[in-house]
Amino acid sequence: MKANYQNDGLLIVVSGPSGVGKGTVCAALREKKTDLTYSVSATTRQPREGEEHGVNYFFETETSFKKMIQNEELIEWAQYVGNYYGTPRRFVEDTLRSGKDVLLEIDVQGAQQVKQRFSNGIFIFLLPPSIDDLRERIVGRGSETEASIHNRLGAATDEFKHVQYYDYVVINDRVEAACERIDAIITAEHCKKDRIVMMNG
Ligand SMILES: Nc1nc2c(ncn2[C@@H]2O[C@H](COP(=O)(O)OP(=O)(O)O)[C@@H](O)[C@H]2O)c(=O)[nH]1
Ligand SMILES: Nc1ncnc2c1ncn2[C@@H]1O[C@H](COP(=O)(O)OP(=O)(O)O)[C@@H](O)[C@H]1O
Repeated sequence: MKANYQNDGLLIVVSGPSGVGKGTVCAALREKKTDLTYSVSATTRQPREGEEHGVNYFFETETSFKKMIQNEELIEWAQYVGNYYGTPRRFVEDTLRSGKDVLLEIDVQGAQQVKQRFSNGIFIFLLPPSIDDLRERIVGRGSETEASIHNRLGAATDEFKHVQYYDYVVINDRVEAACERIDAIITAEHCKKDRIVMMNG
């Protein structure tokens, strides 16, 4: 799909290492900006306590996930710490075409694939104030085993190198501040788009 015909919504991609606060910041952003449509990802990982199918994720078996890949039902997919994650294509494309902005909260491998297909997307890299803060957040969340914490921190070191491919870096020092920065980016990008629409007459 060629993104950003003049009336299309903006595709906003928030990425960054596990535990940086993507879920927390995006939840605050969605509350603040109710006009933003969140894309629910598919995954093969087990649901955590309180997570619901179709709300947090579409929880799939490995077989059904692989079928989605084969049928090209995913814009992008990645394997992350032993599980598959992917973005359903139809929902994102239909929502953008209807003029609404779509928010993707995905890992850096997925963001890279989206960038190749949606060059006009807005790519935001969320950074922790420090690596110690990142470790504290992953441990503090209490959802991971010792091995999973180790793997996530190992993956983060590689993920930081991807910053160069992003349009913006946002430091998640305080949730509210990070949320305001992303809100400001979206506002600025809309102004940029309005300028293009005006110039094209
Ligand atoms: N590529 C890709 N990554 C995703 C998708 N959905 C979630 N992720 C990322 O997969 C990683 C692991 O997610 P999850 O198991 O929910 O753990 P958490 O984000 O660390 O709480 C995180 O970096 C998510 O942002 C998706 O659709 N595609
Ligand atoms: N700005 C912040 N300051 C302190 N703790 C935070 C902040 N943002 C998120 N957290 C905490 O860090 C942990 C990881 O956040 P989460 O949103 O699950 O990260 P991600 O989705 O990137 O894996 C959670 O316990 C969350 O409450």
